[in-house]
Amino acid sequence: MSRTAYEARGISQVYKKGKQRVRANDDISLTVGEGEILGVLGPNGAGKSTLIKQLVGQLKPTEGEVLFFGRDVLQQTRTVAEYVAYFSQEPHVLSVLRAHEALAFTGRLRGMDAREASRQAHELLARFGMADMENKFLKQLSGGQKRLVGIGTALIGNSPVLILDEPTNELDPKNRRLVWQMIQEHNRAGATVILVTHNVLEAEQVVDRVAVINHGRLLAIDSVAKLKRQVDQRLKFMITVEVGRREETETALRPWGIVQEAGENRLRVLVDKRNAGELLDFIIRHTELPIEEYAVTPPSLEDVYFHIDEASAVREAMNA
Ligand SMILES: Nc1ncnc2c1ncn2[C@@H]1O[C@H](COP(=O)(O)OP(=O)(O)OP(=O)(O)O)[C@@H](O)[C@H]1O
Repeated sequence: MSRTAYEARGISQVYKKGKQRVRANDDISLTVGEGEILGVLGPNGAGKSTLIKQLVGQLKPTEGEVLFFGRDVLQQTRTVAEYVAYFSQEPHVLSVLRAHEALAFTGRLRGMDAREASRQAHELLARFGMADMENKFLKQLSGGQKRLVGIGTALIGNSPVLILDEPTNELDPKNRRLVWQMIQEHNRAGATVILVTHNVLEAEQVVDRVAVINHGRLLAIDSVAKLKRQVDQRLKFMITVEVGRREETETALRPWGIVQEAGENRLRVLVDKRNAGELLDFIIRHTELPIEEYAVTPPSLEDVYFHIDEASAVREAMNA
């Protein structure tokens, strides 16, 4: 059986903004097994980065504790620095360096000898298609290129634990695929990975388990397959409507199930499989509805995430 890499025990975080208090995390408990890839999902402001900062020991939880291989993370900052490679959302601290220098320097900080650090830095930049940018200062690179170098700083030296806060943001589809692939390679080599992402559809292919967070609370944590079972009695209708006529369509479809906005002129409807035929019939018969396109598919992890979030919002409203 694998060891527990991380254990969060009832952690909460209250930020003080002048007289205001923001409860960013609220009584989160979870474990992450050694060698697993855990995805952390949730909307903006849900508390994901706060959790990550607690895991790397950058933030002391207001309540609760975080254990890293059984010991309080805050009591072993040197061990954590040695074993955990962290890619944060904050701007690059190494921006005064050139791309190759930034990577090699990070490798040296991780205890690599100069030759090996330099070799891996060349290799990573070549893999990112940035071999000709090795001597460019980070501040001269595009947003996506800077992010790739940032991901390189997390990957160099093959740390046993990778913690990545939105690693694929700002990347084009080809680079996103490359980064997911590299994360998987590190995991296959034994690394434990915790990553925050908004790319739910892509994450689904890579993560072992998913933690869904909103309003600072852990709403669910389970394998993708088990979470999907929560919605496997449903089908998803993705509906594109004429621009400006989303709201009236939303009202017409509401009796059929959970209707959510999925873009300016798109709606997502999760419908019980038993009622899907009737809904299809309704759409076909009501030609006055401003529906331009529709597609029916099984729900994805993204839909599970919306479903969990919706269910918790309903529970909260009932308890209010
Ligand atoms: N240093 C801080 N001081 C005060 N409030 C903060 C601070 N950092 C975060 N918050 C607040 O705590 C809550 C959670 O923020 P957090 O950055 O953890 O969310 P997130 O899920 O990572 O969001 P995003 O997806 O937008 O990055 C938000 O309401 C945010 O405004």
